[in-house]
Amino acid sequence: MRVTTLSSGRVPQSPLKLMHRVYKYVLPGVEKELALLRARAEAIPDDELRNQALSSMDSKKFHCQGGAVFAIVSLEHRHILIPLIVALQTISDYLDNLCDRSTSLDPDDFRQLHQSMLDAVNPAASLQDYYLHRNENNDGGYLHHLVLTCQRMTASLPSYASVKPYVTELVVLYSDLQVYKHIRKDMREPMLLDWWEKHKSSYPNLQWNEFAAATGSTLGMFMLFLAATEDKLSASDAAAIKRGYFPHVCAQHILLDYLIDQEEDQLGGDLNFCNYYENDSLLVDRLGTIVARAREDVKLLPASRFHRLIIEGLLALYLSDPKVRHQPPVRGISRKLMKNSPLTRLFFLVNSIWIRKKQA
Ligand SMILES: CC(C)=CCC/C(C)=C/CC/C(C)=C/CC/C(C)=C/CC/C(C)=C/CC/C(C)=C/CC/C(C)=C/COP(=O)(O)OP(=O)(O)O
Repeated sequence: MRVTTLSSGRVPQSPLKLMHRVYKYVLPGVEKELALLRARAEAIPDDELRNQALSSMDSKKFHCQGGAVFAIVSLEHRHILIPLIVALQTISDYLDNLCDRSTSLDPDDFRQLHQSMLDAVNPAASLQDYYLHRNENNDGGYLHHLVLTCQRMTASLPSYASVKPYVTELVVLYSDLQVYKHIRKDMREPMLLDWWEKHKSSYPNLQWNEFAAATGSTLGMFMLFLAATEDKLSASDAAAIKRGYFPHVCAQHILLDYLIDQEEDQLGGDLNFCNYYENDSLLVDRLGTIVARAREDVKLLPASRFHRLIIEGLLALYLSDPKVRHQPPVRGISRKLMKNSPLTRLFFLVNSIWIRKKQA
């Protein structure tokens, strides 16, 4: 693969250098973008849409902070990457809230809302009425603004044409998941299983719940945005980068997300992809296997050490979440997963705790 931006010489490969750039560029950059978006969210005329936009921003800020870590690799493009990652992640978190709190359970509504994400990654797409199938629709142009921001930013990435088909593929999978996960409760699992039937031949190492989890991650999209900062990225390089992240890095990411949400989901009667193992020991084994496969996959990418840092960072970020401490079974699983942690992971763990404390 001839990729210069991502070549080992330029990519921060040490955890210290990575964290230095996170503190110096990523956290302030994300703060600035979110402050601008918050001002727009506060001006949303419809009460329900405004509340959901603000609450997703408040409770899921770490999604943008973590996602924007990819911008440290190409600092000269951070003025594109940070607004792009923050805007796309904000769309996904806002829509997740709208689907979660929706009373309609209408697949057409969820599909149309997520059309905004598809349009966001297609600079040539025309804006649509994404609220077509719901009563609340007056967001004062908030969702259109987010879509237009993504379109403007993707259009200025030098090799966006090469990565676009793969970004689109991941967004389609993400949207499918969000539709099937939010429809009528008794239909969720059958629809997800039906969907898996169409994809399982491509992922022989995964179980259906692990594939579904992988599709819920935005990391593959963000990594492809980073790759598109390269001057002449080929379509085959873009395909290899997608394969480096999807399915295993993405599955690791979202299984960790579900792991720490187990109690919450149990109380809400929500589907949780970590609940499809006979016991906790099998869950730990599968997570361990998926992390090991993720490590193997990223070895094939340029500057693989950076991607190893992302894998360690994910474990540190999620397993240091305060939710872990308050759930004894999850605490036990986390201890097992953290056994023999390398220093890098512990370093990220301390930093994650520190960042959360500073923000509390
Ligand atoms: C503390 C902090 C913010 C630290 C970040 C900075 C840091 C320490 C960096 C160094 C370590 C490092 C390299 C970490 C990796 C960071 C990283 C890449 C994080 C990823 C963040 C990210 C993009 C999160 C998005 C997650 C996502 C897409 C979640 C949605 C998944 C999904 C479909 C959920 C299902 O929703 P539902 O069941 O409805 O549940 P909820 O509504 O409760 O979510």
